[in-house]
Amino acid sequence: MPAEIEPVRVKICGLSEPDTLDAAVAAGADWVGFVLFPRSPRYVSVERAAELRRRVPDTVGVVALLVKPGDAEIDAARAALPRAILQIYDDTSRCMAIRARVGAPVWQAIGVDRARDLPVESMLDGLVVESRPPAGADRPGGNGQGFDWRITAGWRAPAPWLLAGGLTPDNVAKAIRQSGARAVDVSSGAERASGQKDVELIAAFVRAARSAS
Ligand SMILES: O=C(O)c1ccccc1N[C@@H]1O[C@H](COP(=O)(O)O)[C@@H](O)[C@H]1O
Repeated sequence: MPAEIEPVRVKICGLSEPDTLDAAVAAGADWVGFVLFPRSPRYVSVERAAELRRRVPDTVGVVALLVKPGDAEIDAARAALPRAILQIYDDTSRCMAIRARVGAPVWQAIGVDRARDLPVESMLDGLVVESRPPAGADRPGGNGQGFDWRITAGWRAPAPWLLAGGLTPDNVAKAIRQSGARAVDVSSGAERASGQKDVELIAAFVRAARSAS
């Protein structure tokens, strides 16, 4: 009997409104993400994130995205989103220190543009592999920019990982096939304008990702 192939898992990030959050859950997203980084067009305060997360059933993971956070920021995020995975933009030692301090799962976001940027070891719970930000960008992710997905095809990933950066309903199936990813993450590609998620694009993204399984 051939082993069953698990469907590709999907994270919809940067949700900030109840209707699009509900649409992500209804479409079958595995994780929903809240951006706690003030310079992002998807920024939500911890108070708003706490309110929104009440709409998320226990079967769907919650991800809190933080950029170079201090301990106070981490504590505020944990208080607002107690069962959240922390998606952190910082170096490995800081990610490990956060994990040790709070005991929550930590995903490290890693910007890549060639195979040698891919880590060969990691003690973290997950890696979000995405493009490096364009020159002059004021945020390290969420820029709608992709990279050559073929670079991850032969990679022996040291931890579970998600492919991110520039994914859309139109390109995600190809990205999955070329990269070998079994989990994908989208923000800009499910928006009709910067920071404005769209219920149709969210549903189309989840459908397209699953069709590549
Ligand atoms: O979404 C943001 O604004 C953001 C801000 C700071 C760091 C990361 C951010 N988003 C994450 O970036 C990737 C790729 O996003 P996109 O699909 O290319 O827009 C994804 O993990 C987002 O969660």
